[in-house]
Amino acid sequence: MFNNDENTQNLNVIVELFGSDSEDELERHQKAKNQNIYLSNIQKNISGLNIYKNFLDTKSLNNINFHINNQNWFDPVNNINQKVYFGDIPQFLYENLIDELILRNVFKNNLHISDRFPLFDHLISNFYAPGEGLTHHIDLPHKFQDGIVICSIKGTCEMEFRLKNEQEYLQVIGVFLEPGDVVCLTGEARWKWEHGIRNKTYDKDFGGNMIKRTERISINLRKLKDEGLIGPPTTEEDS
Ligand SMILES: O=C(O)CCC(=O)C(=O)O
Ligand SMILES: [Fe+2]
Repeated sequence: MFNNDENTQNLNVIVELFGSDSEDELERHQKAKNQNIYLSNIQKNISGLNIYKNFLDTKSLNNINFHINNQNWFDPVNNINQKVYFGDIPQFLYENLIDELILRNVFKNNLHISDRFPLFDHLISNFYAPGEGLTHHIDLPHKFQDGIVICSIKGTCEMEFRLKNEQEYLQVIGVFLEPGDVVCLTGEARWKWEHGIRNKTYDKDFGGNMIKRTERISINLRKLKDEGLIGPPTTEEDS
């Protein structure tokens, strides 16, 4: 039998070795708080931007990755790093992402978006090799309606949002994205702000840690304008 002092000492050793639940809890709580502050600052600055952290759970992410692999969407060795669908979007994406977007009504502040049917009829999925980025752009205004979703399926990156006038960039804001995060673009975030990903091998997360990039996959959902399929002639490649 230990006496009380010995008991306390032993407990302290165990806590030092393994950490206590309440410390973990405290750390998790603090991390979530920092993350919320980080996100609300960004969203305050970019009107129409809505970020849902960890929107998808591991099960949905695994399901989506499984189907993407199974259907061989990407073949980076042969430069096949994009998959596009017009009209019908694959069922597994309804089951693991789109139904949830509808259920949680991610466009609830925009009835003209949330009431439309189907919510999306255009899908681009991108594959990025580690370090690879995406040129800053505004999704083609003559082609796609308001209300765009970018969902990170695999890998992390910092997505940059830029607002510019004729001469200069007025604001540049980075958002660290992880698998399961959903970014909704409406209004100014969709029509006025560019988004893009720099070519780089590390990104800063919301806690200031440098995170090494691995392969990344994203799903991008949009709704074509009626005239979007014809549209004015453009020399730009559709992004
Ligand atoms: O891949 C991403 O995360 C964003 C892609 C994008 O912005 C686009 O395809 O228009
Ligand atoms: Fe885009």
